[in-house]
Amino acid sequence: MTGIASTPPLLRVRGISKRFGSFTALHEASFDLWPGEVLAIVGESGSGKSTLLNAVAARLQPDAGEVAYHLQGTGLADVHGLSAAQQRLLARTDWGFVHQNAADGLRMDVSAGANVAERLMGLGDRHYGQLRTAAEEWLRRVEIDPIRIDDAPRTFSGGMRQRLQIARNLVTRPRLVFMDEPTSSLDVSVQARLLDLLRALTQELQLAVVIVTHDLAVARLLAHRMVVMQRGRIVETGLTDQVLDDPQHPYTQLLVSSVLQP
Ligand SMILES: Nc1ncnc2c1ncn2[C@@H]1O[C@H](COP(=O)(O)OP(=O)(O)OP(=O)(O)O)[C@@H](O)[C@H]1O
Repeated sequence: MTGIASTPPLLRVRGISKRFGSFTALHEASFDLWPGEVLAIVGESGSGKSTLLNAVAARLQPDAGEVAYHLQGTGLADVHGLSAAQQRLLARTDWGFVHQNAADGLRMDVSAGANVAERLMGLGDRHYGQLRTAAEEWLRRVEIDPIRIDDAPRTFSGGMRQRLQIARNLVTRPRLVFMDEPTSSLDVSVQARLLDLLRALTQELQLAVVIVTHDLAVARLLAHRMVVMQRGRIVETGLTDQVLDDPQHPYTQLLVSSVLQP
């Protein structure tokens, strides 16, 4: 992580809000994210975590506020001011998005190899041998036996599907990956293995990550910093260990103490 004050942020979120009808799901959320930094968004169900993630990742148009991303070679650009084609290109190259439900992030009926190679093909890579080699390498990196390269993900276990989704996202070497509860649909032992893999990959690739989780243990394991949400607002933000060991806001204190109860 290079979160030093003089380094420009990779992502700068300022005052974003989102209403659904008369209901305010997100109220003036702001944070910065630096290259290589992992930021967890935590809070109870319905607190607005996914709404914040989707608004930052340009999957949802906020009603107010700005999301600026440091485009390579250009500098900070207003994400919601980009054209739809520019947003799509960003989402397919320099960004990744890992969904809670693997079926939302994979094509379940095409081969694992094609799932991984698709983003490279989208960038114009058409060399079959190179695509297959890249797919094999990424299957290996996410601990899937390359012998399964021609199998469709519907034949994979839940943990394998999530690892394949991660390979599909990382093959273009994005600088920023959004993750929405990537481990919560898995059982505990499978979760632990996936978390180890995520931690190793984020460190090795110096990935910046914004991860939504309701699980403080996931935040503790993966995140450098965290924001705590309650009823659509960020109520606390800070270094993960500081927030979890010495929570300042009463809601964070409640959240932390409820996990620590025997
Ligand atoms: N498309 C939508 N239309 C109407 N209301 C919505 C929509 N999306 C989210 N909401 C509402 O906004 C609030 C925040 O939802 P959000 O999914 O962001 O919460 P969350 O913290 O991610 O919850 P969970 O952990 O249960 O996924 C909820 O009350 C939800 O019902």
